Amino acid sequence: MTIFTGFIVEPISFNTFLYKSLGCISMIILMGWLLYRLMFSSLSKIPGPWYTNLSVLFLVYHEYRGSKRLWIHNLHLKYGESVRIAPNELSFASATAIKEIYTSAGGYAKTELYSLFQHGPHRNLFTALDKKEHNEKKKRLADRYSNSAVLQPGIQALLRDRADAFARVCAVKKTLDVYLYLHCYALDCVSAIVFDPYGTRSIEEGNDNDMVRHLSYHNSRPGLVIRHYLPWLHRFYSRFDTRSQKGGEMIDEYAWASIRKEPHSVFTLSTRLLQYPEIGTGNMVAECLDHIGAGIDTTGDALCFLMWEISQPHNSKKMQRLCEELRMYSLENGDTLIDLPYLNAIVQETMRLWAPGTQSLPRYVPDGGRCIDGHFVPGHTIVSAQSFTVHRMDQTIFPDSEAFNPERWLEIEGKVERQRLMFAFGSGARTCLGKFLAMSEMRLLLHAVYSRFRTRPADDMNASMEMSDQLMTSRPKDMLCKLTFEPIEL
Ligand code: HEM
Repeated sequence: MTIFTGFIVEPISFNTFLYKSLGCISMIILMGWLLYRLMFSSLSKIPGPWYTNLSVLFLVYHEYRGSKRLWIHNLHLKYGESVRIAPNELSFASATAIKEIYTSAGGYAKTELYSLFQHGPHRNLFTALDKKEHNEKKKRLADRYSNSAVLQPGIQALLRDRADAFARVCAVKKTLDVYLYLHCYALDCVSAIVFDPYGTRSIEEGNDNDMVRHLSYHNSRPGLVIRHYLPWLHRFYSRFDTRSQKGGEMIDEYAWASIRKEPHSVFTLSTRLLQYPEIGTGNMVAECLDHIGAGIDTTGDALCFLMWEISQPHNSKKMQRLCEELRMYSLENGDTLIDLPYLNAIVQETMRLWAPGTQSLPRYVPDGGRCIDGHFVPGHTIVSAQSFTVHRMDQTIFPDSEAFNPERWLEIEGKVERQRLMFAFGSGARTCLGKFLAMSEMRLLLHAVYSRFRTRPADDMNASMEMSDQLMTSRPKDMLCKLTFEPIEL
C-alpha cells in the first residue's frame, strides 16, 4: 500500500492506513458534532458557558459535589437572568419566568428527579409527576394544611406544647445544640398534624430523639445523584449509607404502627387518608412519610439559620426588638401571632436568605415549546428557578441582598415587587402544602424562646454554619449549632 504525504510517496501497511483513516473520520465526526452543539443546537443561542452546550456532565459533577447551587448562582451573576446549564437544561431567575414555568395554564410537569423521593412503588403528592394524578391527591389533602386549619385552636395548642417543651430544655441545659433540638421540634410538630395523638415527643423522649439523630445527619446527596443518573450502580453504593437507612427504618416502623392505632384526631392527615380505604395502607403510610420527611429538615434548618443569625453580636438590636415585641403577647388567649410585624419580618427575611429549599425545582417544557423571558424553549427541555438566586440577584428589589435585614419587609415601598420574587415555598399548583404549618411553627417557637431568653453563640461553638447542599435543600455545614440561653430579666 502506498500513500501520498506531500510530495513524497511513502509505502505504509494496510493496518496503518486503516487506523489513520478511522482517526480522520472520527476527528471529522467529532468536529461536526462540536460545531453543531456550539452553533446550531436548540439552546445554543441562550447565554451560558460554551461547555454546557456539550454535555450534562458538568451539571452532574456539581450536583454530586454539592456545588450546584453556587455554580448556577455564579452563572446567573455572569450571564443574566436566563442561563443554559446543560445541553437540555436552562435556569431562570426572574419573576416573569417563575410565573410562566410554575403557574401558567397547561402547566409544566415535574421531572423524574422527584421520583428519587418515592417510597417504594408509591407515588404521593410530592412525587406525582402526572398532573391529573396530582390534582386528585391534592383535592383530598389540601384542606389539612390551609391557613385556617393550621390556626385552629386544637392545632395551635399542639404546636405551642412542642414549642414550650423546646423552651424548657433551653432553660435546663442553658447551652444547647439547637440544630438537633430544632429538628426534634419540627418532627414533633409535623408528626402531630399527621398522627395526633400519636405524634412523636423527640424533644423529651429517648427513642424518638434517637430517631432524629439518625434522620438528621445523613449525607444522601451523592447516593441520590448516582441513583438518578446510574441506577445500576446505586445498589452497591447504598450499602455505605447506613446512617440514613437506620433512620429510614425507624420512621417507617413508627408510621406503620401509628396508622394502625385508633382513634386519630379529626384534623389529622391520617384521619383524612383513612376515609379513602381504596388507596391502601401502603399508599397512606407513604403519603404520611412524605409529609413528615418534608417537614423535618426544612423547618428545622430554617429555624437553625435564623437563631444563629439573630444571636450574632451585630444583630443584638434586632434581637432586642424581637424580644420586646414578643413579650407583649402571652398566648394564653389563643393568639396565633400572625399579625406581629417584626416577627413576620424576621421570618420573611430568614426565608429569603436561608429557605432550605434553595435549589432548582426542575420542570419539563410542555410539547410544542414555550416562550420564557423572550427565549423560545423547545418542548421537553428542563427548566427551573432556584430561590437562592431569585432572592438575591435583583439588587434594586433586595438592596444589599446578602445582608440579614428584616427591616426591609416593614417598608411599604417595593412590597409588591419583593413578594413577587419570594420563591421559598415554590409557586403555583405545586407550591409547598405545609407552608402555613411551617410559618406557624416558626412563629410559635420564636415566641417560646425570645419572650424568655436572649441567645448568643456558645463559647465553644466553632462549627461552620455555612450553607451546605443536599439534593434539593441546604443545611448548616457541620450540623451543629451551639447557643447559650440567658433568661431575660423582668
Ligand atoms: C421552611 C419550611 C419549608 C420549606 C422551605 C418548604 C419548601 C417547599 C418547596 C420549595 C416545595 C415545592 C417543590 C417543587 O415545586 O418542586 C415544597 C413542596 C411540598 N412541601 Fe414543603 N417546605 C417546608 C415545609 C413543609 C412542611 C412542614 C410540610 C408538611 C406537610 C411540607 C410539605 C410539602 C409537600 C407535601 C409538598 C409537595 C406539594 C405538591 O407537590 O403539591 N413542607 N415545599
